[in-house]
Amino acid sequence: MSNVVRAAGLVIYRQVAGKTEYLLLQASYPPYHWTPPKGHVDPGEDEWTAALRETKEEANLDRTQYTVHEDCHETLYYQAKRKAKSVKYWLAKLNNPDDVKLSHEHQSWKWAELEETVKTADYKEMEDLFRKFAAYIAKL
Ligand SMILES: Nc1ncnc2c1ncn2[C@H]1C[C@H](O)[C@@H](COP(=O)(O)OP(=O)(O)OP(=O)(O)O)O1
Ligand SMILES: [Mg+2]
Repeated sequence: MSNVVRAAGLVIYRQVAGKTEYLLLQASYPPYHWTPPKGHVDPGEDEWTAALRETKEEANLDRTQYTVHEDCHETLYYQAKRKAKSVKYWLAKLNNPDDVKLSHEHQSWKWAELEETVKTADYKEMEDLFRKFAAYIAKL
């Protein structure tokens, strides 16, 4: 489906004091929605490369700072700006609870446990994705 706008990102989580928290970034433009770090796949780029690049650009986290669960991934499909869009997310664990530095595309970030995460992210498919990834983490 070449008419689909493709994007990719990483659902980053950290474990602190027995709690699992997910990283959400808030867009600096309407509707000021919250998502994991992600963005458009560049021409000639694959989703994996885009997911890592966007995580660096948006959250200033590089490949040495997290461990990707390569077998845990999910693709969301939705309409964005009247175009069909796909977003492939992999699950990745932050190795150390480092500080996250924001890109100009975002105005805020937070670490939140599952229930707050799904309330904040606010889209049904996103909620399903987080619950699936949380179940994966629970079995590790
Ligand atoms: N899971 C979702 N389901 C439905 N709509 C969503 C979802 N996530 C975001 N949206 C909405 C919010 C915006 O109005 C629009 C585009 O948001 P989004 O896909 O996050 O792209 P974006 O252009 O803001 O950033 P990016 O460049 O990181 O892909 O779609
Ligand atoms: Mg983005």
